[in-house]
Amino acid sequence: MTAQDRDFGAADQGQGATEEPVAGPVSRGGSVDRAPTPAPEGDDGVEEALALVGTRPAPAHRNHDASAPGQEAPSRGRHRGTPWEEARALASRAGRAGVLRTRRDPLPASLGRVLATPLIALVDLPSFDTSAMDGWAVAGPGPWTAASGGSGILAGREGAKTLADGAAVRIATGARVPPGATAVIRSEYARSDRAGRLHALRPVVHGQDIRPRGQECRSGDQLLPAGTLVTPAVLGLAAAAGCDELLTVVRPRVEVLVLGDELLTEGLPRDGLIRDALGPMIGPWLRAVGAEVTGTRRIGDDPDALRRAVTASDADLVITTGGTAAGPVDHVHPMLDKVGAELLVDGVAVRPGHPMLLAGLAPGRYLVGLPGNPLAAVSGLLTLAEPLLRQRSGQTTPPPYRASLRDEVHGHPQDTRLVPVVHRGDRVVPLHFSGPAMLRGIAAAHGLAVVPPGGGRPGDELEILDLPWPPSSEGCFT
Ligand SMILES: Nc1nc2c(c(=O)[nH]1)N[C@H]1C(S)=C(S)[C@@H](COP(=O)(O)OP(=O)(O)OC[C@H]3O[C@@H](n4cnc5c(N)ncnc54)[C@H](O)[C@@H]3O)O[C@H]1N2
Ligand code: MOO
Repeated sequence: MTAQDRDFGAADQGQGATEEPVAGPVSRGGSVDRAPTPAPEGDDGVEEALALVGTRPAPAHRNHDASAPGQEAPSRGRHRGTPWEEARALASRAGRAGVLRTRRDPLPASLGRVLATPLIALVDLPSFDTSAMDGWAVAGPGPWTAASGGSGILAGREGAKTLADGAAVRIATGARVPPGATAVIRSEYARSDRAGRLHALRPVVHGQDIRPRGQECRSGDQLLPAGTLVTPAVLGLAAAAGCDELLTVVRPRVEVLVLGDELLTEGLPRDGLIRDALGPMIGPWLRAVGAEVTGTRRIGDDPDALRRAVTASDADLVITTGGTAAGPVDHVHPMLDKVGAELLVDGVAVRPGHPMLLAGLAPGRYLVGLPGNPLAAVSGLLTLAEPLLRQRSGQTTPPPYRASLRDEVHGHPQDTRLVPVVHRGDRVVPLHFSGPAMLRGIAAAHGLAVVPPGGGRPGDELEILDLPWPPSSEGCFT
């Protein structure tokens, strides 16, 4: 098994969830300087987000100004961040940079990776004219003289002799149809008379119940394009088509660094400490989008430990959680500055998650900074990490799809919003509990609706970001 470098161009929501729309009128337009209306958290976070408008960190597409921990760079607070679509496109482009590693493995080991080259049939399928039923192979019009005795032609046996016109021979499903045979008659539609002659009980059509050689494909046909995810069905098709091994793209290696001194890894939240919700979530989520997660490490709010972890990492992508804003212990920007990283995206015009960032660490190596608020981290994962990893793991990008809103949903005045939704019939329903610090909505969701500035009204068609697992995915993670 060698790794080689290669150039390679509405189901159940769960208990307690609510599918009521976000309450309140659709906000369209409006000034960013407007004083926010206080709202209970758990409404939808728009008010919370509005309060933060105009406090953006440093501009996108520029190296971040050096600043000591706790000090804001002079440019922070004015820039609105990279538009959401542009941020995704940038992340996607970053994922396309460089060379993809590929490996050739036996079929079972290829499951879950992505085809590096098209799947080509090595044989015709079927590779011989095959009986589709248990019954009789017959030649020409009946009645036929039936060969007596024996079990006839069985699957997997040597080819039978040519069938003379007017003759019939027993044949099993999957057996090779003898030369000269013009049809197969199912056993239940045939009757033998005392003289040993076979009669059809229904009209016989030429070629009936024979699967002709090459019906599914010819040797050399492309069965699937490069970029296809190797599912159990792909393994089956590859085997049927004669393949023993597949060339797939090596999963990009990702290391997750969870920041924050306030995080507990077990037990009940207490004394201002909270449970780490991102450590258990980000790694499996990244695996589901095609990454190999080399580890999830908790490194507190120690700037030196953060710098050491980032410089020592050999991952294709380092993901940090928390510490992206400009608080006293938000060390991500200063660390990136110290290690000479290039900020490609520094804040995105999306809610939640606007402080998310993408930086280049070295050619082909990147860091995605996810904000600490859990739903904001999901937003960063879908906006920056997923498009990058999709490219880096050789996956084709599915065309965006849109669905019609059942209920009204708030918009942000200027920014895109990502709102957890469930499918109900041919519509999507925005979920409650979609504040930046909440996971209750997304845990019950089927996807996220991309809500343009100004919001959406019933019947509006919105782009939907799917979650990387089916709505009912029991057993999918084990
Ligand atoms: N003055 C400003 N303050 C903040 C702004 C701003 O623009 N100006 N943005 C806010 C937004 S929006 C977000 S999102 C957060 C992003 O903050 P950080 O990325 O620096 O994250 P932290 O401050 O470390 O944490 C934020 C929040 O999330 C909790 N957290 C962190 N990690 C985890 C975890 N693993 N599991 C569960 N919860 C976690 C943390 O305790 C905080 O409550 O900044 C706002 N502030
Ligand atoms: O409002 Mo912050 O971007 O997401 O949590």
